[in-house]
Amino acid sequence: KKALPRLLNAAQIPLREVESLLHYKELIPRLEEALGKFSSRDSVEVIQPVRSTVPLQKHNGFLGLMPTYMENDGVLSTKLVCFYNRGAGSTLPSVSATVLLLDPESGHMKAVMDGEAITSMRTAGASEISAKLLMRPGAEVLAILGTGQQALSHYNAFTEMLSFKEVRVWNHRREGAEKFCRSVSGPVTVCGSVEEAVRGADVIVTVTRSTEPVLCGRWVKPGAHVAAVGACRPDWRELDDSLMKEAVVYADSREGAMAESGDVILSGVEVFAELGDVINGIKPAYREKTTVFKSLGMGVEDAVAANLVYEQWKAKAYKL
Ligand SMILES: NC(=O)C1=CN([C@@H]2O[C@H](COP(=O)(O)OP(=O)(O)OC[C@H]3O[C@@H](n4cnc5c(N)ncnc54)[C@H](O)[C@@H]3O)[C@@H](O)[C@H]2O)C=CC1
Ligand SMILES: O=C([O-])C1=[NH+]CCC1
Repeated sequence: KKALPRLLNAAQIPLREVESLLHYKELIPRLEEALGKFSSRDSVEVIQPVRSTVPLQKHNGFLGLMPTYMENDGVLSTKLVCFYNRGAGSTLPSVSATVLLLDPESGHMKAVMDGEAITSMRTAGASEISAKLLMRPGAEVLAILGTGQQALSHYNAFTEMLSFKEVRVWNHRREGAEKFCRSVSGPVTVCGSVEEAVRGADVIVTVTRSTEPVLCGRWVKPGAHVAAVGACRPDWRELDDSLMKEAVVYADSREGAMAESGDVILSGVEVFAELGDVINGIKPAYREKTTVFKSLGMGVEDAVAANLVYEQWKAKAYKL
């Protein structure tokens, strides 16, 4: 019997199925473990170079290639992600991604899966871990700046895994913030300015496509935690210099932040630690100080999320 071409043997897992298989309660502990392994810089745990990017100038975007190998876990994957800074009229998403999971021994493809939900959920999961480690105990007020895809996943992860008494949102177009409020299940206050949204907030999530600072240090309560998720290019900003200089800055990857983060590069600040260093007990979590977690996104986060999806998919397909 003629064998099927190898590509057709690979599981194909579309967006809705990935969404139905991925849950924060299982994903976040795996992300936490992966961040610790990444920061141990042990090549049998994780090999993950800083992503390569190719500009798509005509479309105001980039293609990012994000390979990862976890030898001890037998996980080999790469994500292909295109991200765009689209104009207001566009109906296309800002992020379009595919994750390929390979068998490390043969190099054959095990699965091809949609990377949109993986990107949204693993990013929100990493930010949730940053907040859990770095926010003040008893944090009550969460502010989210931006109301797109990442805002929604961050709202879901933060309200499911942590407890806040109040959630505020701001968007540069008010109708975007109003639409966001209608799409979520809990109460959210729409704010007319960034300052109104963040004054007194304990945790602030920045998930905009801005290329200029939207969040100023003078509005941020001392001791607040900021998860800064947008501005993933060396000349893009979301946070101003005063906030960057006031805060203790943590990152997912030190090399990633120094290569890609405009907030880090242009403010000239040092990355104090990776989240994985805190998880590994190598560096302290300064909960009482103002902290920034600069997230760029890492292949190892995609690898563990995709592996989890694949495990769940197999269990469902073969009724394990
Ligand atoms: N750190 C990471 O791992 C990841 C970071 N990202 C980044 O997160 C950000 C948000 O991504 P998505 O939610 O997928 O995008 P999105 O397009 O769904 O949402 C972007 C939000 O920013 C707002 N916005 C657009 N231009 C703005 C401006 N000039 N000033 C203020 N707000 C503006 C939009 O109205 C919208 O509310 C992007 O910068 C993206 O590159 C995305 C995926 C992973
Ligand atoms: O990690 C990721 O997938 C991305 N980071 C910035 C845009 C996409």
